[in-house]
Amino acid sequence: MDSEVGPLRAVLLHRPGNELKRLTPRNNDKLLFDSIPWVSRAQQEHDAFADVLRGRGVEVLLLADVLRTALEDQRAHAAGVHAAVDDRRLGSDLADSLRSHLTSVDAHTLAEVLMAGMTFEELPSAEGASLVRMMHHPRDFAVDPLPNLLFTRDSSAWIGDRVAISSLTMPARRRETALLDLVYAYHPRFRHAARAYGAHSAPIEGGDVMLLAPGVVAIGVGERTTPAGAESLARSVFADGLAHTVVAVPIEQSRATMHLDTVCTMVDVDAVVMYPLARDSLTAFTIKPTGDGGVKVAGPTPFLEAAAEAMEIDRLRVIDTGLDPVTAEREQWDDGNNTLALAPGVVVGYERNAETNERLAAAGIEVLPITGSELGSGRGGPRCMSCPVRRDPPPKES
Ligand SMILES: NC(=O)NCCC[C@H](N)C(=O)O
Repeated sequence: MDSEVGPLRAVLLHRPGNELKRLTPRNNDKLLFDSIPWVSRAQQEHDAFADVLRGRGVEVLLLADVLRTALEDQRAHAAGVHAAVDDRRLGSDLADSLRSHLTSVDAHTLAEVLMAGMTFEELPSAEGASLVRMMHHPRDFAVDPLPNLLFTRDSSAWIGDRVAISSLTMPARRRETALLDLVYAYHPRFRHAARAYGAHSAPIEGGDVMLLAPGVVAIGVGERTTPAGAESLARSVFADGLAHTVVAVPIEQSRATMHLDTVCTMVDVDAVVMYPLARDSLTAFTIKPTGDGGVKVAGPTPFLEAAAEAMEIDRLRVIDTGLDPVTAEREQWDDGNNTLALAPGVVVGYERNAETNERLAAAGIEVLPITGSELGSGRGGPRCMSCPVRRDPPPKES
């Protein structure tokens, strides 16, 4: 896969599940949600999103399904138990007893614990008294839930024929990578997939990784992906022959702009939808391999110029959401700029961003609208909620 817009053939989504039911007004900030979603409505909205994709011929893989299948393998099951049990939180006695309990459960139950977590009151009854158990509130988490699994974009990303497992920044999301690691290592469909980024640990998140064109990768650097993450990913994609140019794009370190794809996504082979404030302010460092294992860095220059040059096109068209500043800010917050391309010029967007969608339509982009009143409570749109695993190359211009 070497573009953002080639016809989408297969995508990994996560239908929100019981992990969202763990959110309360006391923990939602820490768990990176802005409000408490109505879970059954979020599921309906997500089902409708998946149906829009299926209706356009996209194969939809659901994370819970592929995780359960992976966990049928005994080695994956053991690794899943290891990923669930945190000795530092539980102390050795309780950790041992939870490990032996989880070792005995089936793949379905283990997958549920890995996704939705477990409270102290849900732990299997243990022999004797554990100080840890006695001193914790019954509804404290013995295993943290992962409500942000919904945003499959961030935890892994395909670059060319390889998959990169991210190194997530926020503590609330870090364990997600263990689940993706199991899926890619043990699911029959994926276990032969080569890895990109290897065992690097500098933070990168998929929402910051954008395949601008074959051989050209943009990496946002801000609240999530760090400069060291961008540098490591650049070296890694050069070493694997996946790219000839990486553009590293500084973005404001704030929740509203947590990833590059919150301000800019590709809607055609040569066009992006972009938050107006980002249009004139985004810059980029251009990184290229030196040929002897090193990299050379140039810039910063304006992002649009750096991108067009790397993509070898005259200019990157911008569909500037060009609205009045207040509407632009509201629609950016509500993921108006976070579209998922199904093909060149065809994108999925939240219907609530009426003005952004009108501007896209006026520019000739077909927008397939989905509702996201509940899905959006975690601050993520169609691109954040999808990890493309197969795209065809974009059709050549005739
Ligand atoms: N690519 C994206 O922008 N993903 C959205 C992630 C939202 C999630 N609640 C987070 O804060 O990480």
